[in-house]
Amino acid sequence: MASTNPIQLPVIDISDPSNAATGREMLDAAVKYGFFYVHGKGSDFTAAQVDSTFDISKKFFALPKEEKETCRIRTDNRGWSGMHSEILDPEHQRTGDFKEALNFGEFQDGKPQQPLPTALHSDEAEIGHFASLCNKTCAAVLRLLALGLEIDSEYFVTRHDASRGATGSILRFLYYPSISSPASSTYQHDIDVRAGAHSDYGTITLLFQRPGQPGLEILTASDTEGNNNNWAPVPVWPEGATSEADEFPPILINIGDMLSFWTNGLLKSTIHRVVFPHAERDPAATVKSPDRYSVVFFCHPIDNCNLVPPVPSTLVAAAGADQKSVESGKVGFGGGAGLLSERRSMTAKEYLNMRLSATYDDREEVASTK
Ligand SMILES: O=C(O)CCC(=O)C(=O)O
Ligand SMILES: [Fe+2]
Repeated sequence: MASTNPIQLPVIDISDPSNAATGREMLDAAVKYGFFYVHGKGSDFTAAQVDSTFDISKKFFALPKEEKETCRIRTDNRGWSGMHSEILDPEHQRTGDFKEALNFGEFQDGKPQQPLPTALHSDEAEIGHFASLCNKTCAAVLRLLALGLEIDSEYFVTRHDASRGATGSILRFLYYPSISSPASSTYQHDIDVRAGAHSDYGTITLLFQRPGQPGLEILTASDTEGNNNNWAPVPVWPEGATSEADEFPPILINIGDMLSFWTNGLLKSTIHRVVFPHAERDPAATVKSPDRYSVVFFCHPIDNCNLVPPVPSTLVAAAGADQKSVESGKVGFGGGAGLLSERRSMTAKEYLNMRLSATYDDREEVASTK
């Protein structure tokens, strides 16, 4: 499971979402890597907002298990999942992921539409505001990608507009205990991972990370078959992004399966995972290994958005005409991956349900709210 050198991904300034050159730069990164960063400055977030959201997340995961149990994850994909309850790569993993997660569905008028522990009640408006800023940043990214694809700049944004219908978008807090935590005591490097290899299900994903808490790796283009031997670490702070202008690590953005599917595979939904970095695995290491916290926003179109026919771009049509990408048309990787060729129509909601049902083993049944 050799890790290669850290990957150098572009860091893009999205302060002008109508800049065609930025759109082309973003599209190139989405086609080549499926991943890129955006500068914190020029996004909709301040460092204080990001810090405060991580503080709330930390507070939640430190709660006693009984309190977290009050919001255990349900079939609507909202709530808390404990250690090992999600298996992102069921074909290869022995144990579930070494992580805990808390998923928030859409907020309505600043209110969550799901149970939350009392300890978080005073933070609800702030979490809801953070989710709304995530939506705003996603809109800027989706406009730029549309510009890169030379289509109407609002094409994606209208299809993600939550005022037109429910979406499967999720804000997620993640907690990966450090290697020295009792929660990680059964961890074995050659068979276990903090989060199994997977691609994301939605259109785009925003990832907020903390300085000094690395662990994300992506499968590089030379090995897209799922073999665990070409994993490139993705630095929290990429080279050249540590200027004063960047008060918090840039937001890492990746393309999800729905957007890859919708663009005939032109935009790459790249497989990634989370590991304990090599430096933290050495039992003789003197540096104390940190817990890892991340905050993720999975952006989804409205539920009834049909992902067929593909996005009306000549670049996408050209990708569709490329027999190679059509024949190898697997949608995603890991649990619930499906074949493109089997589908004549697929809504965003159908696609999401197909993936989720394969990755959890203990979600509680709940009547759908949508
Ligand atoms: O925590 C991370 O760095 C990545 C998490 C992730 O890939 C996911 O939840 O889909
Ligand atoms: Fe992911």
